[in-house]
Amino acid sequence: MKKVALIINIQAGKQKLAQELEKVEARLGKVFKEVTIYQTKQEGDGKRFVEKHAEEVDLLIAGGGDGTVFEIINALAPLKKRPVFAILPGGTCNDFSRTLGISQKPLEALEQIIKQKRMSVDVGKYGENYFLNFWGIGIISKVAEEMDEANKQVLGRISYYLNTSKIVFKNEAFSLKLSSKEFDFDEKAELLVVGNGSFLGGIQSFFPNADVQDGKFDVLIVKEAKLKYLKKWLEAKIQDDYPENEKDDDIIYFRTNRLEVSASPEQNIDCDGEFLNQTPATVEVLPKHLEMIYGETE
Ligand SMILES: Nc1ncnc2c1ncn2[C@@H]1O[C@H](COP(=O)(O)OP(=O)(O)OP(=O)(O)O)[C@@H](O)[C@H]1O
Repeated sequence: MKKVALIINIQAGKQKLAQELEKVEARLGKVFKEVTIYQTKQEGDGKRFVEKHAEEVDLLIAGGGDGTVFEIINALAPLKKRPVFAILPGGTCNDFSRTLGISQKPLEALEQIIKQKRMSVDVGKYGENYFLNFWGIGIISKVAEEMDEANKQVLGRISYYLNTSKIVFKNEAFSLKLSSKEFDFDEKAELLVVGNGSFLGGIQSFFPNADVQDGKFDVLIVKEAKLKYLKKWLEAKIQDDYPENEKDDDIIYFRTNRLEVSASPEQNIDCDGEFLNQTPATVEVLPKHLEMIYGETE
């Protein structure tokens, strides 16, 4: 690979990448022939850079948190010619980088990126939006909606779960209609999570064994959110306890590559931690749509 572009949001995650920027720049300059470093100043900058320049480079690196990665993959996924993509983690959770075994220490992650181990990964799509980690309605969207920014900065990912526990006790069920090849549902529910990656909120929750190359989502419907499920999510046991085809009264787990979802009242959609719009929605897998750099685990 010759041409590399790094889009970096140095404000992400309490400026985690800012102090390493010089080292990152020097190291990339040593290894690759042509390196462009682009620092974003505000939301939308990353998207514009991708639309203008991504097709010209061999490797595109997103440096920042999940918000930055989300913006960049949403500009990257619709392109015809997509460069290899890598994440230099710089936020609080960095969920997909964790799924790919990328170190959370920026300079270690950079060395993994330089090694260029690649794999093709599935990407989630609904409407014109793309996601790597998850798509969800119900409790999951309320967690993000009610997340106190000050709390998030201080407590990081723990605040995500503190918030979840608050919400489990006051969540209201909604009517959920879901159809897929594998499973249909038409009842009250409190949570629907459609997962691609295995990390959510910085830990391996909901779907610890998710496979990002299988062309399928892991889907979880929780009819009634109880504290025991929160404990399971924290212990990342859901998938083990509820394998395919085994149905529990309150919790349903299955896998599919496409599902249609509607809800009453309409529900806010949380997609990789971002709010975009409301149900109804069709969510589908784009199998092995992005070639990404992963970190080898010992
Ligand atoms: N220089 C910048 N200053 C402020 N906001 C930026 C800048 N560059 C990009 N953004 C926008 O800031 C938003 C949040 O970025 P990001 O998620 O990467 O950081 P974070 O919120 O600190 O990380 P995390 O979500 O993991 O906590 C994104 O929507 C991104 O487009």
